[in-house]
Amino acid sequence: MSTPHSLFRIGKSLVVAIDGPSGSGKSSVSREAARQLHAAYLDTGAMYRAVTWHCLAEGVDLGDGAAVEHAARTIELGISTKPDHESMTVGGKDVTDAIREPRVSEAVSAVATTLGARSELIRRQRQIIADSGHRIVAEGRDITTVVAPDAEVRILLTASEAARLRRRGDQLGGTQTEAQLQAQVLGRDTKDSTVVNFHQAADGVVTVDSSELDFEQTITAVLDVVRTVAH
Ligand SMILES: Nc1ncnc2c1ncn2[C@@H]1O[C@H](COP(=O)(O)OP(=O)(O)O)[C@@H](O)[C@H]1O
Ligand SMILES: Nc1ccn([C@H]2C[C@H](O)[C@@H](COP(=O)(O)OP(=O)(O)O)O2)c(=O)n1
Repeated sequence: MSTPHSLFRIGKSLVVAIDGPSGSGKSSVSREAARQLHAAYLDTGAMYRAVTWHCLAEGVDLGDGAAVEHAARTIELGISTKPDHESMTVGGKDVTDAIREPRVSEAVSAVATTLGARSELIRRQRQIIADSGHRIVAEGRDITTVVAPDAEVRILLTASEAARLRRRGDQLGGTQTEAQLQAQVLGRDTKDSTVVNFHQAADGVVTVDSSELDFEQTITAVLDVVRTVAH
């Protein structure tokens, strides 16, 4: 029987693409939405971070586009798509926590702005979406526009600069100065914006502004869009 909630049925194909700037809530909101939708979850930013971690560990010059592209093409990346199990490996080494360190956050835009590395990661991301049986919530900066423009649901998750800085500061346990947070959140977005637009919604993409919403309200808003947009 078809019910208003039939989209939540396990196994039905449903790709939900979510983009937005740093600290808007993409990862945490997408992970919880995936749980509630019984879908896989893909954090594409973790893949850019993993390539960055590898380059820092191996002394690959992040200013050398060919070397960064070569790294992206050749490293073995293992990413969990289970919403309840966060895991990232590079060449079998567990880097789940290491890729979140500020030194990676500060360097990751060099990988994100290397077009050859992007095309390789986009290829891998499309494969992961296919491997999920097209039942996945995938989030990043270019999922609604480049990686999965044909997704059933496409959302731009935004929040004011003040909210994003406050959330990232709280998330990092108050360890970062205001200047460090500005560099990690706003400075990084400025650099990343040179290769991909995640500030304005493309045609057909629904904007959810979480500035005045708490976490639960944001989940509700996202799932309401899923119910409304997907058929
Ligand atoms: N609507 C919200 N209200 C308050 N805090 C939120 C909200 N959405 C996310 N957060 C918190 O903000 C922090 C940053 O969220 P995160 O999902 O890492 O953002 P992004 O992936 O966009 O960088 C996390 O600690 C998260 O729990
Ligand atoms: N689809 C994507 C995902 C992330 N990126 C880039 C942009 C970011 O600087 C880095 C890290 O992304 P991540 O989502 O982990 O960053 P935040 O948690 O939002 O701060 O990767 C991208 O260019 N395209």
